Amino acid sequence: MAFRVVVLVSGTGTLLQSLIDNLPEQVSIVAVGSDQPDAVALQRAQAVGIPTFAEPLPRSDAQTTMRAAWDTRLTDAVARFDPDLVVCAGFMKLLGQTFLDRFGGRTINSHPALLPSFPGIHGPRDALEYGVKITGATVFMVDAGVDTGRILAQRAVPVLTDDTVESLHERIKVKEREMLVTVVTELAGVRPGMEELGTESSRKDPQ
Ligand SMILES: Nc1nc2c(c(=O)[nH]1)N[C@@H](CN(C=O)c1ccc(C(=O)N[C@@H](CCC(=O)O)C(=O)O)cc1)CN2
Ligand SMILES: NCC(=O)N[C@@H]1O[C@H](COP(=O)([O-])[O-])[C@@H](O)[C@H]1O
Repeated sequence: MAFRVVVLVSGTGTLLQSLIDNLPEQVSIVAVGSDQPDAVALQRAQAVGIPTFAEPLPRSDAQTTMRAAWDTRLTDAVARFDPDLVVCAGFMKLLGQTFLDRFGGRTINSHPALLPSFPGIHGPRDALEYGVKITGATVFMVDAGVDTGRILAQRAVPVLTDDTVESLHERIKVKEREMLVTVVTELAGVRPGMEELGTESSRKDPQ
């Protein structure tokens, strides 16, 4: 039976595309959800026939008790697809207690910095502004804190002297695309064969 994955996204979805292109056949992306109904990432899923859903969080609700209602709606939307694992791949909303009560311990996130340094929504910018010479990417198990969960994997990325936030973030994302596929494959309990391990020439690198 396939290992069922729901992916949560907010933006362009190049991490999602890497999962679509590179996960082994034993792993099935059963749905892609977003807080942004117009996210390009949802179109990537629809293009290959993966069901999608959107649960927008109105800005006026974000800091109110209505936030808990959104968290419940998101939890219910994900639960409909009965996932073994939830993957946050560029999902830019904090998950609340209802979601974590249901999916805690099986929700992972990819973050564009070497945690515990530079948590939050501006990892590459904050690393560049601080002046670190090495940054990177982290996949971790999501908990109730902001980017505080148990670290599952990390990749280092050097900061170049002429880097901009965009150039640095793009090099980090190359590492994230590979790392996320590796971690999901491992969590699914799939032992990579030669084909699934991929090579520089066989692995697709979506942009
Ligand atoms: N409970 C958790 N939820 C999520 C985590 C986490 O560690 N714990 N990680 C993320 C993604 N993430 C960074 O990796 C992250 C996402 C969003 C925010 C944040 O402050 N969001 C604000 C809205 C910001 C905005 O839209 O401009 C919010 O949710 O109100 C911080 C970190 C996935 N979720
Ligand atoms: N705090 C969460 C965060 O910063 N997430 C980051 O958003 C990007 C999504 O790229 P994509 O839309 O091209 O997949 C990725 O770098 C991901 O780590």
